[in-house]
Amino acid sequence: MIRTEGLTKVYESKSGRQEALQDVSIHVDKGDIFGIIGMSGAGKSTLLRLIGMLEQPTSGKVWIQGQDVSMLTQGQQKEQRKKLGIVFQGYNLLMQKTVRENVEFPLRLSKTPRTQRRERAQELLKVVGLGDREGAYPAQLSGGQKQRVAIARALAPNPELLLLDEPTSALDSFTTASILELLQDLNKRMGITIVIITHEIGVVERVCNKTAVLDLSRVAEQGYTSEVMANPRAEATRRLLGLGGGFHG
Ligand SMILES: Nc1ncnc2c1ncn2[C@@H]1O[C@H](COP(=O)(O)OP(=O)(O)OP(=O)(O)O)[C@@H](O)[C@H]1O
Repeated sequence: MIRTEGLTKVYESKSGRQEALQDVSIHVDKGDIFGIIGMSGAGKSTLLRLIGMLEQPTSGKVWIQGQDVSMLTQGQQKEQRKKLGIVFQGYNLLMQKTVRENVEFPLRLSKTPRTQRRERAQELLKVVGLGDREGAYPAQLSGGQKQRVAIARALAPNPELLLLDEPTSALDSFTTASILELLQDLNKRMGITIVIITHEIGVVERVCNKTAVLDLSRVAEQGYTSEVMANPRAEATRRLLGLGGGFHG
């Protein structure tokens, strides 16, 4: 479904050279809930942006459904991007629009007829448990409800792959559990492949069948979550699990 090979991203600026990602190779299969976990600054969001074709790598490759995306023109990348639903940190909702209008938004952009997009938005709001809040504005919602709207909006174009950047970092433990349940349900019922970026070990332990641990821009280890957690080989994983190992840097 997604494969990256030797993915490297270097940012050059006046203040110097920043290697955000170095030689990252991961493999996500169809149907996975794949966790990318690491401390702040490890390179998680950069990896998500490269997979989402929002930025180009300095070197290395990304394949989505067997397609090397670096070989695509900008227009083709745009088409390919429609197969991805991306949920950014901070929800990015349109505050002047209602919940339903927010979910309809990507369908407006793709010129879906009005009745159809309204029906799709209503159906998705039911799926995420907000069927009764379609007329509300984002400011009237809790953090967990905003996250549900952002997920419904990402699902509107019917993507096969959902990428989420820190979907629960701003939420309390009860709301986190309900969002994770929703993601599991979407994965099971709709067969959507999910990639979750997080710094919370509990999130990967709870829902991710596979995990890649990022540390200092590199993959420290990856594999089935149960195996990685039961037998952590990398110091970064041990640290995330609270098993000691100390800080570096
Ligand atoms: N546009 C950019 N220009 C320069 N440096 C950047 C840019 N984006 C990210 N970086 C740097 O690359 C490194 C990785 O950043 P990234 O945001 O991918 O980490 P992260 O693991 O997602 O962190 P966090 O959990 O804090 O969001 C950091 O050192 C960051 O400062």
